[in-house]
Amino acid sequence: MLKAEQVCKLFNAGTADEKFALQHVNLELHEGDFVTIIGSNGAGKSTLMNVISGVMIPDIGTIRIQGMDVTTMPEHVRSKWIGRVFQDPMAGTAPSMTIEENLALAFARGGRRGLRLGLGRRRREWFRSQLEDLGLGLEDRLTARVGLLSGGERQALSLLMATFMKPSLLLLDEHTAALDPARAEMVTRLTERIVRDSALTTLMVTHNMEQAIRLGNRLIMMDKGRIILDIGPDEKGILTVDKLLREFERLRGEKFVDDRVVLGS
Ligand SMILES: Nc1ncnc2c1ncn2[C@@H]1O[C@H](COP(=O)(O)OP(=O)(O)OP(=O)(O)O)[C@@H](O)[C@H]1O
Repeated sequence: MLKAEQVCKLFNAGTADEKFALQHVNLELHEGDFVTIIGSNGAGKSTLMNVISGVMIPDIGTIRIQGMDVTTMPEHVRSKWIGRVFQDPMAGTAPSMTIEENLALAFARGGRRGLRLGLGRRRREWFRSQLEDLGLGLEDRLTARVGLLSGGERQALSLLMATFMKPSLLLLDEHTAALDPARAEMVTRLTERIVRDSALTTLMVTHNMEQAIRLGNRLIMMDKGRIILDIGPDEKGILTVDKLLREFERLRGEKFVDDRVVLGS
């Protein structure tokens, strides 16, 4: 499904600030994989998401999605196959537009008809039923401006917009990190349900170790631009936060340092 081979990304080459954000990263995701990614600050997690989504082009290496080489393909072209939800609830939606206009835009991005055609009666009914599934009452607020929604509601809407056209690949970039614990849990539960129901191939960055262990069928740990640990379903089933921290420290020979890490409850 997704195949990244020998991907390297170097920032500020030849200066005192030179930084290898990705160093020969190889990663293969199969159809329906749900992979969580953890790693200390500056490990390269966001850069990996950026080269996969097309925000950045790697210096070396290739990225393939469903066998197609997308390494240098612009982000807006790739967005047909990739859904992404960011940490910032403001990032995934247009605040001055209504809920239904935002949904129509997401619908159009999936390669279907444009915005003008996107708001007929049947389409509106379909949007309403999709919103109903979120369980937040947003189906009664189709014409409300998105800027008026709470952070949790916006993030739930972003998740819906990123997934309702069934992307080949879903990228979740710490999408619950900016929410309070109750809303983060609500968005996490929605994520689990949507990914499971649509069998979406998913890559999720999180600083919450308990969440990284609980969700998905595979867990990847990054450090200094490399994947240093790749844990499959069997091993993941018996993993604990404690074991994960010990494994990280064994591999790295030093303590896990992450300013924002959440160990879980
Ligand atoms: N646009 C950029 N210009 C220069 N350096 C960058 C840029 N983007 C990332 N870096 C550097 O590359 C390294 C990897 O950054 P990245 O944001 O991918 O890490 P991360 O694992 O997502 O970290 P965090 O968990 O702290 O968000 C860091 O040292 C970062 O400072």
